[in-house]
This record gives sequence, structure tokens and C-alpha cells, in this order.
Amino acid sequence: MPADPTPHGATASGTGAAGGSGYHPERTGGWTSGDAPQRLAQVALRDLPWEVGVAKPDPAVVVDGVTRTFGGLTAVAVDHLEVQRGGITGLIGPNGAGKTTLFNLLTGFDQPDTGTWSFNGQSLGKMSPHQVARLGVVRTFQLTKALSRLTVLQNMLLGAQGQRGESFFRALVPGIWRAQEKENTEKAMDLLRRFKLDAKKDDFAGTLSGGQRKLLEMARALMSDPQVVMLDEPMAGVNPALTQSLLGHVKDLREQGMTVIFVEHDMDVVRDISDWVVVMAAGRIIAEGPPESISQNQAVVDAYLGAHHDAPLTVEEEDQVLAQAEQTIAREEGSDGDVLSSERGPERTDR
Ligand SMILES: Nc1ncnc2c1ncn2[C@@H]1O[C@H](COP(=O)(O)OP(=O)(O)OP(=O)(O)O)[C@@H](O)[C@H]1O
Repeated sequence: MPADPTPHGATASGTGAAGGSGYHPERTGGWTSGDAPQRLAQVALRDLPWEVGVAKPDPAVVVDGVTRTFGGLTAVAVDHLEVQRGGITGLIGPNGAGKTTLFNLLTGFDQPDTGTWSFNGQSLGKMSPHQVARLGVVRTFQLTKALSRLTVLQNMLLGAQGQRGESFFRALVPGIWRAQEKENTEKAMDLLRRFKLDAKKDDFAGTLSGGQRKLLEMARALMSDPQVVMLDEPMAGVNPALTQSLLGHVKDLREQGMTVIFVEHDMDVVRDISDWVVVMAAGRIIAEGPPESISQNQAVVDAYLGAHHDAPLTVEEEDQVLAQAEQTIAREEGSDGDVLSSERGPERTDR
């Protein structure tokens, strides 16, 4: 926790109801609409207490009492979560913490046992993924869902489904549909250029590298002009060169005013791009705060970063480490371990 966790300047006056579009300077300490989006999100979150369930100045997504069990296992049990509009929120936690299940629930890919959640104040419960996407909340998957036997461009056009040009309407007025199709193709090509995939537009998605598929998936998600983009491990399996490019694209989403929620295991990435970090363990949210708060939080250190993250080794642990080292060196030397014995000093020489 911060030395002084009491908010000053910004007031955490959110009530759980979404605040509508735009920011609320009167609630967030006087920044102006001329500021860069990144700065707006950071300022909005700057003075909030580092508390689980803390109200955000302008939440885009609000989750209340959402639980999901599989048999006897509670995969998700989130009491209250607000996601600040226009910011990048990192969702972290050990394997099996419930991150993907929470994504599935929020985007209509799974249904919870209990709970409600909303986007801009509108409940998303019982909606299909398609309906959720049309409202402006899209997601990508840990394992990309690019259709390998469709071309890159065809994959992009699929991402545009659900906008204007519904089948009924399109059948009645084919001219309008054709105009829509042309518009979608232009939009797809713009996005492919942005993601440096335009040269591959006619290649089958199955021929792309893992990193290129991740780029395609992100580009495809943008076809429906989302307001909230949820990325499930966007950097996993991506080579270092493309990682930088993907990170840049994620930051771009924020620059364009989108709200980003992403799951990531790499803490350097989380620290680099997150305005706020939410930590899950065993289905629950165990901590929330700016990136710098996370390594200082004992619950997180215990659950996620390892119990002895920053703590010095105990005498017993040191003995154990030394014993293992001795064994390893003895094996490698192919000797009886004299090397170590002589290095350990006088207390060992009289054996
Ligand atoms: N369809 C399912 N049926 C049964 N158990 C499931 C199902 N989906 C998830 N689970 C279980 O729910 C728990 C949470 O899984 P989830 O995939 O959400 O975790 P996660 O935090 O995303 O993990 P990872 O970082 O490994 O992706 C795990 O114990 C998982 O085995």
C-alpha cells in the first residue's frame, strides 16, 4: 500500500454505475480534454487507494458478485470490480486463477452461476458474444481463433460481421450491402497496413507465424470499432521482435480512446503498459493498484510472485541450497566432493 493511501485530488466517487462516455474532470483533479489519453487514464487512477473493489472515477465495465463453479471448483468469485475507461488494465494471477474464465463470462462465451456485469451501465448478462461485441466489447483468445483456411483478408471481413448489413436488410437492399462490403474491405486493408499484414492479405491465415496470428486477431477485433478490447495473453508465444510491435499496438488502442483489459504473465510487460493492475488468485481478486503497488503487496507476493520474493533466505534454506550445490558440483567434478570441502574452510578440514 502507498505510504498515504488516502486519495487526494481525485475522489473515488464512482458508485458502481457506469459513468457514461467521456471523462469527468470535476471528479479527477482538473486534467483537461487536451491531455493525451494515456495521461488521462493515469491521472484518473493516480490517487485511488490500492484496495480490492475500489471505485474508479469513470468505470466502463462494472462487475458485481460474479461466480462460476465447475463441479466443486470455484473458478471465479469476483465481489466487485470496476475497470477505468480509457486505461490499460492488466489482469494477472497464477495459472488457474480464473482470468480466462472471467474474460469468457464478461464477453458472453460462458454464463456465471451468479452475478451481474455491465458496460456503460448496460447489463451484459445473458447476452451472446455477438451481442456483446455489437455493444462494443470484444476479446481475443489465448490460442488464436484465426480461421486457418480463410485468407487474412477474409478473416478480417468476418470480424466486421454484426455491423450494418444484417442479412435481412442486406437481402432487401443489395446495393447498400455492397457499399458496406466495400467500406469493410477498405477498413480491413487500413488495419492490415497498420499491423503490417497487408502484404499477406491473400495468404491463408494458417501460414502465418504465431506472432502474426496474434496481430491478425487484434486487427480483426478492431473491425467492429470496439470501445473495450480484452486481450487474453496477447504476447504469449510471440518472438521478441513482434512483442515490441504488439506492445506498441496495445498502447495505440489506448491512444485511440479504447479501454484495454489484458491478461499477461510477463511482469515486465505488465509494468510497461498497464495503468492499473488487478491480481486474481483462486478465482478471487486479491489486489488492485498501479503496477508499482503489486510487488509491494504481500498477498500478491505470497500467491503469485513466490513467498520469498524479496525476503532473505533462512538458515535452513541456505543450508539446503548449499547442500544441493555441493551435490551438483560433486557430480560434475566426478570426484568425492573434495573441491567443496576444501573451499568450505577450517570447520570442514578436521573431518
Ligand atoms: N470448462 C471448464 N471445465 C472445468 N474446469 C474449468 C473449465 N474452464 C476452466 N476451468 C477451471 O477453472 C479454473 C480457472 O481456469 P482459467 O483458465 O480461468 O484460469 P487462468 O487464470 O486463465 O489460467 P491460465 O493462466 O493458466 O490461463 C482452473 O482450475 C480450470 O481448470
